[in-house]
Amino acid sequence: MNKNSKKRTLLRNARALLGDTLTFDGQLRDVLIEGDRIAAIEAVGTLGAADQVIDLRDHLLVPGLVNGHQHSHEHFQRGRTENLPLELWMHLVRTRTPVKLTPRQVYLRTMIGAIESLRTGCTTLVDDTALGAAIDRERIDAALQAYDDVGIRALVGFAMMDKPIVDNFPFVEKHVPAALAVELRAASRPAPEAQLALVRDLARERHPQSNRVGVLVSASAPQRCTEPFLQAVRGLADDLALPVITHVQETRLQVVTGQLFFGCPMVEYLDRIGFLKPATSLIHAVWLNPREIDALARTGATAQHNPWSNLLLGSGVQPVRELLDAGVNVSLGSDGTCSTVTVNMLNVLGSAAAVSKLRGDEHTRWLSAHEALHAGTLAGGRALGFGEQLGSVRVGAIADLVAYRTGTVTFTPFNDPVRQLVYAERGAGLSLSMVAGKVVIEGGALTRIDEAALLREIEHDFTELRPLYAAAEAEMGPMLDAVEKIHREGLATLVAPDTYASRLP
Ligand SMILES: Nc1nc2[nH]cnc2c(=O)[nH]1
Repeated sequence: MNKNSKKRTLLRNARALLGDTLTFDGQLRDVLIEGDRIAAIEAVGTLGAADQVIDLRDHLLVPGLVNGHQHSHEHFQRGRTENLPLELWMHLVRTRTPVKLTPRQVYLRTMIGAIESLRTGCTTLVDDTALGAAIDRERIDAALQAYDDVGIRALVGFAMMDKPIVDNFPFVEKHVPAALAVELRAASRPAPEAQLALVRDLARERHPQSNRVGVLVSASAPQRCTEPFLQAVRGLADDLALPVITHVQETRLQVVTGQLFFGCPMVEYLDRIGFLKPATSLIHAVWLNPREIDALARTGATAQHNPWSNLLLGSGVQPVRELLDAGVNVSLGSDGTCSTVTVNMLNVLGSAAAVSKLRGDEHTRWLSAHEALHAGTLAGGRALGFGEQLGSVRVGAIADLVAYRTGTVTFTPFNDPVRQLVYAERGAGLSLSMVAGKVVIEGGALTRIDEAALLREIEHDFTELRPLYAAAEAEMGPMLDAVEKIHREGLATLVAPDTYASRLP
């Protein structure tokens, strides 16, 4: 290969879900990758020589999945909680005395999510990671390095906020003991300007349009930020042309919070302050009224569906059909492993299609496997500012592709590749993953890291870390008692939940 020419990889004998419509016609084709793009899709044997040839006979070639939302800081807490609603659960993730990790441990922790993602067909993830008490560049760089090394496409945000956590809730004066509230308000946290400067600095080297591992702008949630801070966050994203994410109206308590803090539901508030724009994802967006759905459609913002998280935290069911009917872009996310236990996006796709059938809608309005796959590919790319460039097997698109073996029980007999992928395949049959034209899984094995050695190192470190996590969680007792009361008061306060499209089944 000449130094200036782009590497050419030929995927031979591929049967693919093609184009923006994910169409399967059963034809064998050759797919040529040049650099980071799909250069040609032609009849077998008609494309010229390549630097690397991979035979995909008996495979299904599909676009890599886009996970619009995970939290790498949760990976060491995978499976530590169950049967807690969001507000209570979150206080076990955000302990008052966080476990201090070495940069190497941050690297390993980040790797866990990246490896599971790649192994389950995801090629792009958004990591909304927590800054903690102070901005620590060494640890942030360690997380970015993990994504650099493993080969996945990652957009990393820093869950920015400028309000103390205790003030993210209504009814605080009533339920949080005064001394505890004072202590929580006094806890150190990064200055708002420093948070914005961090993203600005990193974006110079790591803009996601030109870097496989990039940054995006994350405002943790409207109730966790002051209005001037949200305006500054929006301005930063506009200046740098970065995508934006924020958690919005995941629970019924958050609907009450919106009414008490802003005098209206939160999406209406975000619309009023000009926060809603294209490439802006409202994560969860479970509790939406029709005006909010219209606002999302009008502004081109994305509603990001996290069905598996919403199920495990008992948050509710996003009104996906109403959103799609209104023309809103709906993408998918897994959320973090402390609540969801897995970032497997195939599981998220299956959950999205399955849970839609529980909402009591007429069956023709249920979400199909095909619609779930669209949400987990092209719609995910659009939500992150890639337009139509990411999430399809099409000439000119970014070469983020995966292939599953079809000679497996999952695909036998081979009746409907999309339904069998979405409802049955969970990653065991994944044999190839390519990100930006580079092979990161081949023959089912990660090509760029020693996975077994990394996992051994994590288990070894965990002998020391496990009791530290248990101690940090145990310290949360008084705050959990207070939040339990806030949660119950929120449920009792919400007036007329039936006006929401997001009714529980
Ligand atoms: N599910 C969920 N996870 C989070 N992690 C940090 N903030 C949030 C949130 O608002 N919801």
